[in-house]
Amino acid sequence: MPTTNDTRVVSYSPLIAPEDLLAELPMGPERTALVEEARTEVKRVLDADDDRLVVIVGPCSVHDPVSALDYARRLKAYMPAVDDALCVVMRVYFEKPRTTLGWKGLINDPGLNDSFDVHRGLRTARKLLLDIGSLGVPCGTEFLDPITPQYIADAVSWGAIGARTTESQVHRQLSSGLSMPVGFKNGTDGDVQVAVDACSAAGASHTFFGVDPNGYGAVVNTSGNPDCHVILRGGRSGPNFDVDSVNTALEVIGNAGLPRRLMIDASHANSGKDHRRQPGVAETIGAQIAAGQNDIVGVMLESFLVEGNQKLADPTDLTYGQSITDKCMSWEVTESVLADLAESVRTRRKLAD
Ligand SMILES: O=C[C@H](O)[C@H](O)COP(=O)(O)O
Ligand SMILES: C=C(OP(=O)(O)O)C(=O)O
Repeated sequence: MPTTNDTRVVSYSPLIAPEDLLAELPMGPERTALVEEARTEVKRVLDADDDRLVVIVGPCSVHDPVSALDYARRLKAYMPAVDDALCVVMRVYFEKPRTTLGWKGLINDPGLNDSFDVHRGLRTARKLLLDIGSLGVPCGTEFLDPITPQYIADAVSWGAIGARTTESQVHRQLSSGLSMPVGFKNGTDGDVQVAVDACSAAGASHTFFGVDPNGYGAVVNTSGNPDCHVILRGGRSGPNFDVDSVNTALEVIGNAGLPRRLMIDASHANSGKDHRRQPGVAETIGAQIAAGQNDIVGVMLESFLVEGNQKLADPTDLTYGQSITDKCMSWEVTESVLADLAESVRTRRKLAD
């Protein structure tokens, strides 16, 4: 029989129910306490109840859980040196929004070879979040697919919506129901208004379609997420981490009736995707903080064990600890950037005393 339905769908295959994966890889009380505490700490910084700086730091993407866990161990060992000034959350990104085509992240293709074993991807991602949580390191991630959060969000302390999806109603609705603070990137063209609009939209309650913990299609009703903020990441119009851009963005945020606060991404269009420029960007942000700028509440850094990036060709022949997406700072450089940011916060604190 001719049909007008699914003419371009090649196949469907069943997907594990979220509650089954959660039962297979449970959070347990200690990791739950860590996530609750980290979410509260981030919220306190966003609300200016804590004068520290949230720092989201880690690889552009996770492609190998072993090297990501290795990175988490180094971060954990370093955290005591800065935790009086920085509220550190590791970037643990499993979903990559692509400009056109490319590897879409560990959940979509954990084999890095177009085999798209999404069940292995979901298991590996959740297991890694649990392993990093067991070290006592809070995790942050980008939410891209609207169904994925059901499988991992309970282990996530901070969430991001990327520049390519900030304007999407689907992602704003999703964020309205997420249990953690969420940052919205400005658009790829540099438009900050879309991120401000996203915070307003996500702050409201919504009714939309999703899946429930059993994996059934469901009508989802949310209460709204008041813990959203803008992330300045630069754009085609240029970088936006300088004093003027920050002040302009804060004005737009204030005009929308939102709390005057923002995070700055030292990577992406703010560094021209050149990891060697991230320390300079962080230094400029640090100078604003040290001069008393209280509305910068967070910084994002792309960092891995080995600097730069590598092409994904043969997945069995990759440099350990080096990004297969955007270029990252090395761990050694990251340590000094974190130390400098912490010093800027301490200076700001002294000014306020
Ligand atoms: O952070 C990662 C990338 O900047 C983003 O996913 C877009 O990547 P692409 O332009 O290489 O597709
Ligand atoms: C994709 C990312 O950034 P952006 O959305 O700013 O391009 C990212 O932070 O990984």
